[in-house]
Amino acid sequence: MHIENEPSLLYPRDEILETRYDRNGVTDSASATERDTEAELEHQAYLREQEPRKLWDGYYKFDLSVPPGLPRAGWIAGRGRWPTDTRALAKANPNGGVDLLLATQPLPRSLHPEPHGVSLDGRNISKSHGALNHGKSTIQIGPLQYEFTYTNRTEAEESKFQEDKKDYFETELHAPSPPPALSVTPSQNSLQIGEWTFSSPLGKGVSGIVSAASNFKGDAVAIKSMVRSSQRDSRMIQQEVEVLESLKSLLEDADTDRRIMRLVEVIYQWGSPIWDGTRPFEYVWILSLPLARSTFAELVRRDTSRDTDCNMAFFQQILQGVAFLHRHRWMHCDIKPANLGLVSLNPPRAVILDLGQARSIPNSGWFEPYPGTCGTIGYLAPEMERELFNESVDVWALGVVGYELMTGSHPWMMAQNPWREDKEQLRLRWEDKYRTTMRELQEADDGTIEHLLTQMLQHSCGNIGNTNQRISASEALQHEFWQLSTTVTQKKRKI
Ligand SMILES: Nc1ncnc2c1ncn2[C@@H]1O[C@H](COP(=O)(O)OP(=O)(O)OP(=O)(O)O)[C@@H](O)[C@H]1O
Repeated sequence: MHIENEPSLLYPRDEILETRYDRNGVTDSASATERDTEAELEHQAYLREQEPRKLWDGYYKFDLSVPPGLPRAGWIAGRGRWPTDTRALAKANPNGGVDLLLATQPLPRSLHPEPHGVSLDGRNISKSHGALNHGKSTIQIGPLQYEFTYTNRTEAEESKFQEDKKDYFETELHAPSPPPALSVTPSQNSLQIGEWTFSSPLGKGVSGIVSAASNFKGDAVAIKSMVRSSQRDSRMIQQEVEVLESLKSLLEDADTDRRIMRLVEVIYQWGSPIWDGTRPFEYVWILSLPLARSTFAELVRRDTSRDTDCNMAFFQQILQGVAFLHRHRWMHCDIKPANLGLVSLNPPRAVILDLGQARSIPNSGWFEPYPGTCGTIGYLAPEMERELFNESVDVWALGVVGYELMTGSHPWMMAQNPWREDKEQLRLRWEDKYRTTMRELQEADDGTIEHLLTQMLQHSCGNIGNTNQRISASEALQHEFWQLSTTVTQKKRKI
């Protein structure tokens, strides 16, 4: 390959080949005296197409070391109908030649001038776009065929590539680089399920591994891979699927702000939702939207240069999601940083993930304690395993997350659950930590986040605090803090 001065045009390595198409079977019957009919014009165009022409043979390399001349447009292979200045790009001449344009974003329809038809792996994408999400893809443009292949990179090459990509996004596209796990680039031996190609795993929980996956249109989803190898696994998976299905229509109709993940599809490895036990194990894949770029766990881990306004915007959105669930008589039951996703940083968009443990609230409004069946140590409200409890356990858990967002550390993390019968010593230590934390928070004025958190972290166990005083999610959204913080943000913006 050699590269000339214009970096957007990558010329092939090999010599230009002169090729003559086979003209057999084409009859040159048009008479010079006849008027040009539409059919004849078409025929002449066809004959022109059959003229000897120069074909490029060789390969093109798309690489960050050779960035495109017009970064917003993307990489170009071919003679290039695309001029190098943006205004002219809009008026691109559709007959200037055949190119392959690897755009960084879908092109507007008016910029799809290819008259011959374009297909990707046999699918017509002339009027749309396609994602190169297989290790190898075939791109057909009229009579030309390209084979697109991803290079396998070593670990060192991969980390260099990720660094270069970050620089490229920041300097050329003025946007944050998408995290590697969200890239549609397939990993080596990527798994393909239906139309979805898996990329790298995003997170792991007790019940499954969640990966990003994309289809040929470039749509991205989260896929949770779960294995069932017993009736018990099968029941647990089925329970999660039923909850997600019940919430799906509710969310589609009502959750206009999209604060909660939603089910897209469930794929059973052998097609049946019923486990018949004839195979040693089977996969079940749960597809959901949106795909989060990271979670609150990362937000909490960030150093002290935390962007408080942004963190509070995320926190408020999650509170809205929780209030939505409670209004529709659902309780999440496992609120914690790893289950709260960040979809976008600017504008901030957060989403509640993992509804696997969500429960619908009974008419009585109360749940019986059933130790060890839901929630995560560190986020369990004290009453949860000892007394009748209600959906306000979500508010407690979110209060703990709010404290972590604010300070970067957990107020009372313990390896074991201090609320079990035999954990008296642990419980005393917990109560100590709780009192210290609350005293610290109560020093702040009304209308501050600290004040809001003290109201979210009320409880009645051990005669300290009072669950009845715990604020509900919708009351928390009305807290003075939000009014004041909006004013502060607006003032900041004006400056
Ligand atoms: N839509 C998504 N986008 C990005 N990451 C996700 C998404 N859904 C889940 N994850 C990540 O995958 C992790 C595991 O997913 P999930 O919580 O659904 O599994 P789980 O087995 O139920 O976990 P747990 O152990 O918390 O019960 C999450 O904690 C989160 O970090």
